[in-house]
Amino acid sequence: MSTDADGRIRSWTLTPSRPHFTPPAGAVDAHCHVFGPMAEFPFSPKAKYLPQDAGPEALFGLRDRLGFARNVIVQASCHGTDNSATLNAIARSDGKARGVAVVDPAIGDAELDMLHEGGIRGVRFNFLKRLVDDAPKDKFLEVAHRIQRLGWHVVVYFEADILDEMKPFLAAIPTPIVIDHMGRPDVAQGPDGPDMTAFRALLDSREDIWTKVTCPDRLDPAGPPYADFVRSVRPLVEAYPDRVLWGTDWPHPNMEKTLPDDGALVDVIPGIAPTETLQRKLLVDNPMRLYWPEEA
Ligand SMILES: O=C(O)/C=C(\CC(=O)C(=O)O)C(=O)O
Repeated sequence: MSTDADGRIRSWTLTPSRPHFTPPAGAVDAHCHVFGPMAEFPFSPKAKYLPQDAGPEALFGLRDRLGFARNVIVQASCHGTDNSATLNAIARSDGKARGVAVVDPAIGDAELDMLHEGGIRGVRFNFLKRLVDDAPKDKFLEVAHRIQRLGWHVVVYFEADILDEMKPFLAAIPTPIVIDHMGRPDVAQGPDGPDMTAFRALLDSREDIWTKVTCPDRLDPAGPPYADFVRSVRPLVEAYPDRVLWGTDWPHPNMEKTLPDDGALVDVIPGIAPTETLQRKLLVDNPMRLYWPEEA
């Protein structure tokens, strides 16, 4: 990572290695973000990190370079509840991007309709204390009820140590749920370790809990080829092939120590989804069902 004169960090590259793995036609990068550009879309005063600009052109350039067709852009915490940067990127995508918003719980129905019009198909509830000041479960539940009429889902981000305390909240959500990065298990424990076992029990508790099998760069400090991540995550993809999504996480918000190589991240895909059928479900069929249901 590098830091510019304003203290804005950059933890991504525009020129990752070319992956060896070729994604199937129509593949969706279902977890990525945009930052700014700040001059047009300032960061939130509550942002916990201040990144350099990583706007739509850069994201779409990466998409093409890696062999993907579409993006799902997730509102990052540095933009707070102002979804303008995400909506701007979707609007510039030629229909090739949709998004997940972060909303103020007091948001009105008219604004939710406007977000839907702009390509938003879900809301994200972030429980990471290092990223957000508070995560009011009662208010989040009200939001979850209010987005039901739009056919949206809820994306939840939490770490493995609070999975147990999250269970009643997750059980009360009336829409499909997507868990970011599998709730951040310790992949060094292996596929039958306590974190993965607890996470599978959560998936077994409801048929409409999906997960993103993402972020080897955050979960496996050994780096490429991310052997612990592959060993722990492949059985999950094989067991829940219709409920898994994949994404780059570009521009890798808030990564302070490493600069992930997106080519190496793409090359993890055949390790966790070893057959063409699994790869098609993970990269095309599943994200299309959730984000472009009218085409799926
Ligand atoms: O991008 C991710 O999924 C992970 C993030 C950043 C994030 O979630 C955010 O800023 O909203 C993290 O762990 O710092």
